[in-house]
Amino acid sequence: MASPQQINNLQQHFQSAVALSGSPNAVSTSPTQSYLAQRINSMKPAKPLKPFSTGDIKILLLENVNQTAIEIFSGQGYQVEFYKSSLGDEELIEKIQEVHAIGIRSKTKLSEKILKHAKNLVVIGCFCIGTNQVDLEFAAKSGIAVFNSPFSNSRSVAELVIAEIITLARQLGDRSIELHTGTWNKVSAKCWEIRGKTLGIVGYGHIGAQLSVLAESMGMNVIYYDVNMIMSLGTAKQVNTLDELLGKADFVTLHVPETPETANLLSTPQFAAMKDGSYVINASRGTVVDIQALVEAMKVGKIAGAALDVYPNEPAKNGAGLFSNELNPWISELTSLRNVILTPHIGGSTEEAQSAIGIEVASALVKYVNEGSSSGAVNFPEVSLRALDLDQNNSVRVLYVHQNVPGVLKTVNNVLGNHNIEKQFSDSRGDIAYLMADISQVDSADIKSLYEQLENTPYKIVTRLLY
Ligand SMILES: NC(=O)c1ccc[n+]([C@@H]2O[C@H](COP(=O)([O-])OP(=O)(O)OC[C@H]3O[C@@H](n4cnc5c(N)ncnc54)[C@H](O)[C@@H]3O)[C@@H](O)[C@H]2O)c1
Ligand SMILES: O=C(O)[C@H](O)COP(=O)(O)O
Repeated sequence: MASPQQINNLQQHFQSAVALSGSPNAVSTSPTQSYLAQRINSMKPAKPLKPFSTGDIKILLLENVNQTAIEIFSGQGYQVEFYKSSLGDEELIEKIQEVHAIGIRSKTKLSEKILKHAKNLVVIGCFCIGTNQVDLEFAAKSGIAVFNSPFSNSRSVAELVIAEIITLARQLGDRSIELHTGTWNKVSAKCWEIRGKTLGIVGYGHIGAQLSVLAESMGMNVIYYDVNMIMSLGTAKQVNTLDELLGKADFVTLHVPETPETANLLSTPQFAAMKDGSYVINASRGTVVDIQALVEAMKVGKIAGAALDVYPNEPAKNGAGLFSNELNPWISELTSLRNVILTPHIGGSTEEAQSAIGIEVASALVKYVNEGSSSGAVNFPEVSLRALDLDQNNSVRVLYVHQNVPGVLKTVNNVLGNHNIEKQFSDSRGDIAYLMADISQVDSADIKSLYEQLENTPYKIVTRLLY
């Protein structure tokens, strides 16, 4: 049976979880008796920085996010709703209104149109590298932190590209299709070793650099183009312009993010600048290559082969007939060409990558929800303080996201100054700023008023109290 102190703690925990919703009215909501009884029966001793009832946290996981993540969230007691595919806009809007956290991969578009319905959302986890599918600025302005996994699938992508370089050079795709359909076609014409050939890497970041090392170990010469000056690995050489790379490379492979600058980075003029009989590989984003222009360059024999893993309009789930002509008008011409490898966005789809991403992103989300730490966030100032023992000295951790304008900290510290401020840290990024403060000597009766005072400060975006 729970002691009165435990019941008191539980009520505080419940309020704190409600305070997470960001709604000032919600703080005064009292828990139902049945809810209390249920929670008390399952209550475990409070751990530091597990201040609210984690059982109240709802997380929506889409796109078959790895089991490792589900285990981490379930281990925290969060309510996990899991889907293998992404959701249509209508269903997504309905579900996102409820949840405190959402986990997605590259398909789910979290645009302003969707995010403006996310009234309780505090954090988004992209269980992948790319974050172009999320309106990062709108999320930040709404006080929603976004995390990703910056490199857990880099090796998987680099290995896929190595496989594709050899597959294209030896026309393996065509030979395999021929034999599957009963034709023995033993040829050596226009089949090459990759030793001594030049690989041109566009975008020398995590994936590009990893690929550089692998390609060089197989005897390729590596050149790369990047908008930034980047230290080369091995004997790879950075070139000054994309055109220079295109004129020298036998294989051109793209590893840049989706940005306005990378849209159609390879189009008609760039294919014309490439060596005759060279090859193109795109495992970055579908918008980076003008596929119709690629088709034309292949039809005239300028480009001898291509491997595409990503497309401008990708289906939201697995199945036949989803990769339609309507969305991808070049598809029938592309599939009729020889030496074209088409894969369904599987660059990062290995057991190793997915389980590592699951652990990495889920851990970041838990740290943000439970402790407020935004280390590693892609759209937020990175703020973190060492763990706080909430059971000591009536401590409260204040998490306060606000517009980055002069005078806010003065106002906030006027409120916090009524208590003992043990430590605080604040940082800004663009238009938003994030303050974390640990205060002690806070009477539990004062917590509601503390929350309301912070909520009523001008320029506030989101207030959370952990206690
Ligand atoms: N196919 C897949 O499954 C898969 C898996 C992982 C990542 N990706 C895609 O690959 C991209 C690259 O991943 P990464 O981890 O190497 O990213 P990264 O951020 O480590 O590296 C990207 C590099 O591109 C450079 N760059 C940016 N704009 C450029 C431009 N206009 N021209 C030349 N260089 C430019 C950057 O300076 C950076 O060095 C991701 O953004 C993601 O979209 C796809
Ligand atoms: O951005 C990424 O990491 C890749 O594009 C992989 O995306 P996925 O997790 O949706 O396969």
